[in-house]
Amino acid sequence: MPRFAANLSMLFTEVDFPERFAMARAAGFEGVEYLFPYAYPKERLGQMLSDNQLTQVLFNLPPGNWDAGERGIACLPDRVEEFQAGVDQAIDYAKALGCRQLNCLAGLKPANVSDDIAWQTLVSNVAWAAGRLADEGITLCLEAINSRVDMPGFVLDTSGKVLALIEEIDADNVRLQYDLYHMQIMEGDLVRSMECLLPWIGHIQFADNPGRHEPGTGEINFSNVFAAIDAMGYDGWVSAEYRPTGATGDSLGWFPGKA
Ligand SMILES: O=C(O)C(=O)[C@@H](O)CO
Ligand SMILES: [Mg+2]
Repeated sequence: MPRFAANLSMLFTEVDFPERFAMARAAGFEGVEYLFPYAYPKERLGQMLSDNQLTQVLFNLPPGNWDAGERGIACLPDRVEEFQAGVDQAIDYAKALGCRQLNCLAGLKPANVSDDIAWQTLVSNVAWAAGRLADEGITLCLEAINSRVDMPGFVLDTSGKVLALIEEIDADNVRLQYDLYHMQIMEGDLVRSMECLLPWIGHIQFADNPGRHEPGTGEINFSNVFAAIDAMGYDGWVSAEYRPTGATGDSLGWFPGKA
């Protein structure tokens, strides 16, 4: 089976964030990810990881003002300085936590910015970030997020757009973050798509659709999809990024490592 990780921004939310590490470990996970580490000192997060023998799989670059609705600033021409400072902050945390992958949220395109300017800004920011991360041996992931349900206006909403960006940047450490939930909404044909995209996929996440809940609550045949991910030779992490319909422990029927 794939190497499964738990997304602590969505799983185990029945307890406060610091307690979720131990809950994940007790459930049988060896890797965790979450949206952002920046509200906590890196030393404290490092301690929670080591206390629970967990690997930090991934987190996101600073997204701008998340609470105000921003979903990344990489495509915003007037925020380049802030973007670059965010990359440096993320690298600082990643090095302290032993995290080898960071996700760059492309952002929502403002109405007063043209498609072309947003794209050129994204290309130049991602190229700059890739260079900084390469110096540290860190991979930069770019997630395609659905613009039909969850994030209208998100600039990178298809795997094709992410691949076009990866091609334009042409750096070995830039990879596609393939989230089965978003891709089921935007593209479908999940197994065949992953087989085609495999050389560019750096990270996989999942939730069922519709609802973004645990496997078995929607239309995706997860036992077949997980078997196919194994069969195609993907050896990265596969992170559970869903909202459990009840207690997290009761949502883990799909997880072979379940304690
Ligand atoms: O929403 C998702 O999907 C994610 O992976 C988050 O990291 C936010 O982009
Ligand atoms: Mg995701």
